[in-house]
Amino acid sequence: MIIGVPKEIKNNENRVAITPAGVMSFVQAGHTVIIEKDAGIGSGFTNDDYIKAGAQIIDSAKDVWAQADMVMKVKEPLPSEYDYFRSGLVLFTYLHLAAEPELARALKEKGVTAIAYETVQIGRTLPLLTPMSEVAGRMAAQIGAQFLEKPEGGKGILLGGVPGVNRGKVTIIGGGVVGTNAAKVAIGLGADVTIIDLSADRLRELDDIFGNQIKTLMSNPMNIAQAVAESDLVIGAVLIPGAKAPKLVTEEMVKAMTPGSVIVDVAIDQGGIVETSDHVTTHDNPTYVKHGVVHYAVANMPGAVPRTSTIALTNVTIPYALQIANKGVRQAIADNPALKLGVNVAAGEITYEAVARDLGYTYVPVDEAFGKQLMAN
Ligand SMILES: NC(=O)C1=CN([C@@H]2O[C@H](COP(=O)(O)OP(=O)(O)OC[C@H]3O[C@@H](n4cnc5c(N)ncnc54)[C@H](O)[C@@H]3O)[C@@H](O)[C@H]2O)C=CC1
Ligand SMILES: CC(=O)C(=O)O
Repeated sequence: MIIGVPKEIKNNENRVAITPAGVMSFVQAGHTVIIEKDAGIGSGFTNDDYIKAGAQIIDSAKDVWAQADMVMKVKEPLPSEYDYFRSGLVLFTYLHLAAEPELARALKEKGVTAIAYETVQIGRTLPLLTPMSEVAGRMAAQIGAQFLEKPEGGKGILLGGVPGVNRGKVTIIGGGVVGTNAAKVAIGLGADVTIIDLSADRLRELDDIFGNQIKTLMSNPMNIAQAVAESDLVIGAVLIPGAKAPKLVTEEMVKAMTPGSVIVDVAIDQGGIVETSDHVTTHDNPTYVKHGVVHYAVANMPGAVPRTSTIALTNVTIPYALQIANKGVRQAIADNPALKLGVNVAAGEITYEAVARDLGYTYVPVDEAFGKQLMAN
């Protein structure tokens, strides 16, 4: 199989979908890897590094997309890339389709088999989302601390306080991977940390992990309203796999926060959990102020720490990509139920239930979608 890796084009997205080590794994298995020129530079990998590992460097993104059987990316394709879609192409990347209706339509209409990193699932875990959630969670607390500084637009408090002065209050909504990692850093900074989750079992686990370094609260509108109003920093970290994020923090709750407070809505890639997180921001211009509260809504946070993130991401994606390359996409998903759950679009149908529901399409299970296609041909 020919595996193509274009350069990422999202604002300040410096990650790349493959490292030289990944190239070597594909080449040793008999595959060809083509990489757009300079695709790895932002993560510290030169064209020469890739050539030594056995890849071919291609000058244009267009040619990479045209020649590849499978394109591996990090972020969802942007509209300028939709023209490269074609029937039979396998696309393996983050997609977040519930928040990207135009992309979903383009993939469906062009007959791409689109496998989303974020919905590959084993039991309760999302193995291809986890490392980036670890990165974004840790970043969320440090970014929140930065934007609480007065010159950055914040109210001018130090999260850890000092002797004789209160610590800053951090509320983390969603106690999964992002939430846990945000808590680790916020605790390290000395903040007063509360984690809110809908799962009583998860709250028990968090209590076992952190003991009395945190407070835990059940997720309901009253607890959220009270915690948000008292917080200096709110971190949005809820996920319902594949689905649009629920708006748990209303505009009224944001109005009740004191001016100069900060919201880091990490879940913005799925639409965000805060009513006033009404648009995605970029690393170039990461915040805006609404009702006196600083909002940070960057959908590719790990892109700012690309060396760490590229290695962490490819550590987990390459083994799945190798299965697709070695067996072909249909056999690979037949053999691996975790990978099968990653298929969001196939044979012109939306094959992930939550995406279909949120975007108003009929859900067609992937076997049925491929079956219909076989019968039609
Ligand atoms: N902005 C960015 O650059 C990045 C964003 N993310 C996003 O962060 C979000 C969180 O990801 P993970 O922590 O990996 O997910 P996760 O699945 O590990 O955790 C989600 C948590 O939300 C909880 N939850 C569900 N409904 C809830 C509710 N109504 N109230 C409170 N808690 C609720 C779940 O019980 C679970 O503990 C996802 O949208 C993910 O895509 C992840 C990495 C980078
Ligand atoms: C999870 C995701 O979308 C990211 O790491 O950018």
